[in-house]
Amino acid sequence: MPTSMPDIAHSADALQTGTLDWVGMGDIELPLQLASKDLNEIPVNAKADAFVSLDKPDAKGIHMSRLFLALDTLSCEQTLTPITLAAVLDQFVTTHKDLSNAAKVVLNFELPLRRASLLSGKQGWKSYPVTITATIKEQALSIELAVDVTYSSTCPCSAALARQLIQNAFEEKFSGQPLDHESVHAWLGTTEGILATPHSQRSIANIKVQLPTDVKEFDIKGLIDIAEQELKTPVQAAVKREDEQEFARLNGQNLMFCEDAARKLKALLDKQDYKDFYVKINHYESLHAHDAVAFAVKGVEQGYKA
Ligand SMILES: Nc1nc2c(ncn2[C@@H]2O[C@H](COP(=O)(O)OP(=O)(O)OP(=O)(O)O)[C@@H](O)[C@H]2O)c(=O)[nH]1
Repeated sequence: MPTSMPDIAHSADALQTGTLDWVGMGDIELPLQLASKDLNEIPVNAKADAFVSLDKPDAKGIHMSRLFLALDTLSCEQTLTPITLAAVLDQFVTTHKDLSNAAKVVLNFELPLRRASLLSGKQGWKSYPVTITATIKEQALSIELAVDVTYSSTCPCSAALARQLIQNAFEEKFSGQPLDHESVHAWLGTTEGILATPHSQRSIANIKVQLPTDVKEFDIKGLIDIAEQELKTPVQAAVKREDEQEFARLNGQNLMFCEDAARKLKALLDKQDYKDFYVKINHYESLHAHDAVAFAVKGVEQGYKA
């Protein structure tokens, strides 16, 4: 390297002195090899944000390249685990001695999972948006895992109103006549019989959890699986007609308002060993042009706020 290259970060004066909460880079392209429980090691195309605090008021700036190169080592030489992620943060801080005592990295990627169909035994890919945020502050490490789970929600109010219309139509069609099994059965199979259907909507649960302090392994699939099992109507990958019929049955047997979905996930996450959790439920209504939304948190002091 030429000896005479100016090094502004060392030599120039800050235009204005003062400390900063976070300084770094956003949206760094970062292919990673992810290790997570019950999955083979999997390549993911992450976008990373990397930061350190700037605690020295008169320092011109931080050393962006040191953050970038630490992430590059994670990408090329290591597998992403809570341990390697903590080591990256450690490196951010140790390469910014006298400047920073806190570091943060945010990794955004899509996790493709093989998903089984409901009945037909087929399989397909389904991708889940994942964000891992790791922070070290005063030597304390925290790791947040965030996933979005997409599912179908059928409105219980709409279902009750539709049932009433079906009852009324039945009254109109068959009142005063002796009931004939065959004609009732045939009538039930027509759109005149089931003349109303409740509205359903594609819905998304945004789930964030704070992993236990001593976590050694990610379990992203585990979190997605328990949330989907609790909601019961996750969006499907491979679908044959028998799967579609089963999906219709599951929707009919798991009618839910956004409050129901939020309460279910709150009760579920309360039973896990996460330090904290945050849930935002979004029902993208087909009845309205606006959404039905509910929030829940664990209720930890200094933790997530709804
Ligand atoms: N701090 C800072 N650096 C920036 C910014 N925008 C671009 N850079 C550039 O990021 C590059 C890398 O910075 P450094 O890590 O200090 O690079 P370096 O001096 O070669 O590396 P070291 O010898 O490790 O300090 C420099 O060329 C900066 O000009 C910014 O807004 N802030």
